[in-house]
Amino acid sequence: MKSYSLRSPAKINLYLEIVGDRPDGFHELATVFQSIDLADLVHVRSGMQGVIQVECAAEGVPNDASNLAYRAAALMSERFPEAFAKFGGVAIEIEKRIPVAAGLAGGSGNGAAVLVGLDLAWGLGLTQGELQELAAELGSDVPFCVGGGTALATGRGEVLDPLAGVDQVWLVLAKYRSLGVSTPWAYQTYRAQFGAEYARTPEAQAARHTAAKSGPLVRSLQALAAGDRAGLSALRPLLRNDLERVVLPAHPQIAQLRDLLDRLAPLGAMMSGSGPSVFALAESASQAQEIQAAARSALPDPDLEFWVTQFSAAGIRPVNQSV
Ligand SMILES: C[C@](O)(CO)[C@H](O)COP(=O)(O)OP(=O)(O)OC[C@H]1O[C@@H](n2ccc(N)nc2=O)[C@H](O)[C@@H]1O
Ligand SMILES: Nc1ncnc2c1ncn2[C@@H]1O[C@H](COP(=O)(O)OP(=O)(O)OP(=O)(O)O)[C@@H](O)[C@H]1O
Repeated sequence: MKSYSLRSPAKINLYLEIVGDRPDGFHELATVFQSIDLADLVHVRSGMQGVIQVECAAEGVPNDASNLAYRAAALMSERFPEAFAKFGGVAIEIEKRIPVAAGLAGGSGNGAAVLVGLDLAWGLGLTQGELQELAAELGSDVPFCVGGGTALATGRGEVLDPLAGVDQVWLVLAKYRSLGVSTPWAYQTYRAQFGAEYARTPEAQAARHTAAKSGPLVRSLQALAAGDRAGLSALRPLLRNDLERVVLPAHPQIAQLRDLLDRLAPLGAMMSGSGPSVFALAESASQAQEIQAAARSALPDPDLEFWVTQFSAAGIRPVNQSV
């Protein structure tokens, strides 16, 4: 019976431009993903009498076939039925540290962890590209979660251009515990309100992709990755998240939190993904702690949670194995 424990890190979006519509009903994006050092632990064990089981004690996480970790195991069992039969089923246990439904790709990361865990447990030797193709069948954020680090993504978010890993950047994450934002709602509302701005032709969409790929944010991140700390202070005006245009007016609490963090953080603040998490960038751990303390005293609400963490170059990583 083989068992793997994998770290499944959260992501933030430093940039999220909605470029246009897609024939599949999704949106064409240009986005910059960044892994952070806040991670779930996913235990994947084969040898469970031909069934898939998932267990997670965290509130709001389903323990049935709708869990992304379960869906990942089901996908692997369909694609590799001989391995599934040989090793006899999959048991998954998730230790949740990433806040749920937060815009941090927690579930997506868990799905990616199960793909990587079963590849190892079943000795399949899949390439990163093959794992990312399977990941794309589970969700738009899942392919990035496989490799993590820093990447520019286009398509639905599944076409990845990895960038050099950036580290030594800290952040404060903040989220109202009881607030959730539906990702389909955010995209549908955006289409209804701002669809007239979409790039209509493939050429116009490609031009926006190229502009993002060679734009100032990617250049600043590359400078930072090469050790030029001046790139850090350049980031503030370059952060972008188009989904803020619909989520912030609908949720004044998130708008207030985002504005407060943006005032407190010299490097700026932004909502991640479809929210409701907001992040503020910081030059050092101590600056991040100061921002967190100031935000806590300005908004003393027990429903508001904070984390101080940093950028990470790591994707899904096994931390333990037993045979
Ligand atoms: C907001 C982000 O987290 C930013 O990284 C992602 O774009 C969403 O990624 P995700 O949660 O993995 O999304 P999926 O599970 O693939 O899709 C959820 C829903 O979001 C919408 N969606 C998602 C991605 C995309 N490029 N266009 C979309 O319109 C679709 O309505 C879809 O039904
Ligand atoms: N393994 C999982 N962990 C957390 N949520 C899960 C998981 N599997 C399915 N879900 C469902 O997915 C919903 C979104 O949770 P998740 O934590 O992945 O949100 P998110 O960070 O906004 O994701 P993304 O950024 O990929 O859209 C939850 O409300 C939950 O019902």
